[in-house]
Amino acid sequence: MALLSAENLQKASPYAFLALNFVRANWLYLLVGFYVVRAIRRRYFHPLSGFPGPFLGSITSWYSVYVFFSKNYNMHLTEVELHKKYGPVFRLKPDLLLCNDPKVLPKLFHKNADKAAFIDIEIAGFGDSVLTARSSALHVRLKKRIAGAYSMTNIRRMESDIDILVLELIKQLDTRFATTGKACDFALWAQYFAYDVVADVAFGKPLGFIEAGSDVGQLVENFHRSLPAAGVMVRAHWLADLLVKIPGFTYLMPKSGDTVGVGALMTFRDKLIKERIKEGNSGKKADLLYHFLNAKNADGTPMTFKEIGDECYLILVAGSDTTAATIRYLIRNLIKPGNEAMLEKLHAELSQANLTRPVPSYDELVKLPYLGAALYEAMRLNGLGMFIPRAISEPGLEVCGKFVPPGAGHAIAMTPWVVARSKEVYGEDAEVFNPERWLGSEEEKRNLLRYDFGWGYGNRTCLGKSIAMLEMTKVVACLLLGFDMRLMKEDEGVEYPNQLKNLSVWVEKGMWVELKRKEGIESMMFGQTEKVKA
Ligand code: HEM
Repeated sequence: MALLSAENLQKASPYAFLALNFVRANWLYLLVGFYVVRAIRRRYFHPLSGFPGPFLGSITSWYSVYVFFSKNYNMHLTEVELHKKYGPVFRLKPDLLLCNDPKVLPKLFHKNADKAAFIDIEIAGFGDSVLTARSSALHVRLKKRIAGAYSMTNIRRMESDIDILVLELIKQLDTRFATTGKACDFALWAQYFAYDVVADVAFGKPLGFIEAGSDVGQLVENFHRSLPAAGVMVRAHWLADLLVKIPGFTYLMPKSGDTVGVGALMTFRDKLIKERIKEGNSGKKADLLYHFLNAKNADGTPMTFKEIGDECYLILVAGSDTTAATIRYLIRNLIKPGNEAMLEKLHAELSQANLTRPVPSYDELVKLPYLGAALYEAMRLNGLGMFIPRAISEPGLEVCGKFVPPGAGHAIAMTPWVVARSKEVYGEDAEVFNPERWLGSEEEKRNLLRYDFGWGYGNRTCLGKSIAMLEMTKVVACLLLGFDMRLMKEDEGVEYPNQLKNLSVWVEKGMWVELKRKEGIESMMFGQTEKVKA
């Protein structure tokens, strides 16, 4: 068929010809006009237009991208400033409200709350998992088949494997730092530990980070490098949706088989899953992969290779940096000048408890009130510095005295790090690390837990909580039993300065610590796991 020339078009349809010419001559004005009209509609005629907020936030999603990068990747600090200016609930994006009032948690994170479009970006290269599934109904289905794997009963079966990694960490810190007097970047070692534990619990094999004292294969570095791009895509979801539709673009997306970027993590994951399928599951320890390979859907069908891969990938990214950051935060606050009394209380509690050595059992440690309180406090103050928005379902929601109608596409988000600083719930010292607040009456503790957001809220709270609590409790107790730790200052000739970034997970390096051996550390030096009472 011959192409329609301008002359033919003019003859066939004079109006279409005129319209085409008009567009050609005025495309720039039309484009600007489109954006102006859209901005006016979003600003003044959107269901969320009654809420305050920065002007740019009300007209474009790029404003939330700006917030993500602000203060050199410390978006949580900008959010706090915005709350000070606009109140407990404000419009961060045309279709997104950000709220810091803990009282809203039970209402927003109700049983049937769906997630809004956010972390379910196809461009990240993984599909529906318990974390990314948007609909609550789908989440229930996905969770049912794997929840048993995460139960405390199952995780306890892996306690002695975690003990081995705790001992390996103590041994490495002792030989590399305590006996040489070199400064230790504890931020990195907490990361090596958390990644090794999560890989061991998931696949039955640690990554070997602690033993090597490095990020072997730069798996973590690669993952962290991908986070700024992911931060943009989740906030400009439309862009992620658009890019995947461009023919050939999928070639650039991370995928198993890659040797760089997040894809390298997927390659590593698939290698381990394939190895397990080849070796067979029987006789293996009850790691998460073991359970995923045995898991069944409601109709009796097993999980597909892709579904298992998606759940395993999620574990690697959700269970490592989160735990490392909490361990760092807790140790930092315990050894910080000014907090000596806290450390003394904890030392006294540990030394009077007649604990099993070399690694005390979890049963023994959970009975120690001050250790438990310190962990709760670290979880409170160092929760995620990012949000995962929830959609507004029927019949809508009242938030801080204003009605949010149910609706297509708009959502409310709450950031755990920001919510935890509520003076209304935690008092005037909400921002201060104070384990004592968890040691009040049962009722006081219940009140604090009512708005506890560190593990998420409602039906979709963290499935890895038992794993994280077990490893964090053990490693913190053993570090305190094994070493005197001192936070070093930057003018003490450390190799590089401290750097803490909120890339959706906390990424830190340069937490310089001086380690000195403590009496009794010898029992932890041989990597033995038989329990001997001290
Ligand atoms: C201190 C460490 C951790 C923190 C602070 C943390 C925090 C969270 C939070 C806030 C959520 C809820 C996200 C949402 O609203 O959808 C979540 C979900 C989840 N986390 Fe964790 N997490 C930690 C450790 C772990 C570990 C060790 C694992 C696995 C080994 C894990 C696996 C998961 C999974 C599978 C979900 C999705 C649960 C669901 O939607 O049913 N997390 N986590």
